[in-house]
Amino acid sequence: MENFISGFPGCEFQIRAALAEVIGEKKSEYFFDKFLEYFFAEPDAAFFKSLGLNCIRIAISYRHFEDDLHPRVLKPEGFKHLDRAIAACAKHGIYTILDMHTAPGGQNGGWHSDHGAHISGFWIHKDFQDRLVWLWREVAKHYKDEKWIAGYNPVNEPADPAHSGLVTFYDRVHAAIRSVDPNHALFLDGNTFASDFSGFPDDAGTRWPNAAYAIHDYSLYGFPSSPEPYTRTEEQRRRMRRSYEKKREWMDARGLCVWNGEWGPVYARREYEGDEMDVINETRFAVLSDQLEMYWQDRLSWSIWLYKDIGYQGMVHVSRSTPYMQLLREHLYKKYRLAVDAWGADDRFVRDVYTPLLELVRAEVPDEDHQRLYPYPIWTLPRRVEVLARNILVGEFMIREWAEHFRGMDEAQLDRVAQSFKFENCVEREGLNRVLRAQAGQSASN
Ligand SMILES: O[C@@H]1[C@@H](O)[C@H](O[C@@H]2CO[C@@H](O[C@@H]3CO[C@@H](O)[C@H](O)[C@H]3O)[C@H](O)[C@H]2O)OC[C@H]1O
Repeated sequence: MENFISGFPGCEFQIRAALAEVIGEKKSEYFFDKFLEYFFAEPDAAFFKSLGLNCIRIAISYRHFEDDLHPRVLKPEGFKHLDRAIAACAKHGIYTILDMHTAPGGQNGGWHSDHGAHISGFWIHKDFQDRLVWLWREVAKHYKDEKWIAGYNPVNEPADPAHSGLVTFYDRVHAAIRSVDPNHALFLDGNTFASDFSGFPDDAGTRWPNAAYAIHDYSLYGFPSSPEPYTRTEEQRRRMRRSYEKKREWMDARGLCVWNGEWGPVYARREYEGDEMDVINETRFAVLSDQLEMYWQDRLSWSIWLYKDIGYQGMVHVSRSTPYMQLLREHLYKKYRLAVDAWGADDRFVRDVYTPLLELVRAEVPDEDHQRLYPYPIWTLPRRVEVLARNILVGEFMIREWAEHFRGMDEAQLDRVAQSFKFENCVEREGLNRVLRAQAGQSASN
């Protein structure tokens, strides 16, 4: 679960703790269990397949399987929802790729690795790495004979400042998985948010056989921070292609298999952007379509980010009229206004608050080299300030407020709220699905 996907501020572990504080451990567990049950069920798989798509990447968290206070003790219910989702997909002829989206200690400094900080502990503490290697062996043991799993994506968007730690981790996780499962493919993300393979070994092809290399190809034209509106000029298309080609260069030079594990624009919302919404979104669909065209020319397989959310990026989103969206309407607007979700945030209402902070750093640390802290250039100075000051700090102060909305609810009420995420209570993002469907049709007829 992520803040902009599910509507809470901060990270998943923080909202789980906050809800438990407000309504008690048992009811909180009940709510999140129901949430996961409704978030992806058979009607979702049927819809996904109806678009002509045949593979879905499922983001999982190490926290589903083990507890930081009881490391290396497999939770009895750990595989419950994953088994169910894989079975639903299999029934509809959809392959799954298991993506470890959060690693103990955090494999990058983003909110999505669910550790609440901007420094990644995973690369600093060997024990965190040992735990993930252990966990992957357990996961691979569990799924070794599951033919509807296309493969394992051992870690989402690693950001290892030294680069060599990632290679060592891939050596170890490869050996651990292969010791129990010789068959499933591995999908290995590049370093620094799946963008940089320069630290990978030249013998990768033989060292990690049966592997694909994953890039994440977000085009800057698909986001509110785009330097200019995307009007499909030759120059814009050239930049879009160049940015994508740069990410896959290393694999192309070695004849290795590339997979685009994440990509896709974000969308404007009527309740926030008003009448500008349609124009903005048509532009975003154009970005989407041009990216797909590029991938099609190269016969590149991809997995779009993302399938379901509360209305920012998903192929389907929870309807505004559901109990969850009604309950949190004001809170969600406040999150938007304060730009506390780092992903694709529009900071227009709070820019003046953070500008002095940026200016202070620029004035007091004038050496630009000293401002370029890893993961530069993905995290520039402004990006770092956004992540730390807005997403982590202000976001943290809003967590309790999110949880308070549930105070006094009994299980029946919690279930009703969680049901908002059922496919039946979601709305399709038609423009997006139209483009995907057309592309899937093209692939099928070739
Ligand atoms: O969970 C996902 C998460 O995986 C995703 O992470 C972001 C991916 O993009 C990163 O920046 C891009 C790096 O490549 C450049 O070419 C693009 O222009 C950048 O946008 C970003 O730092 C990651 O946090 O984000 C969405 C989450 O839901």
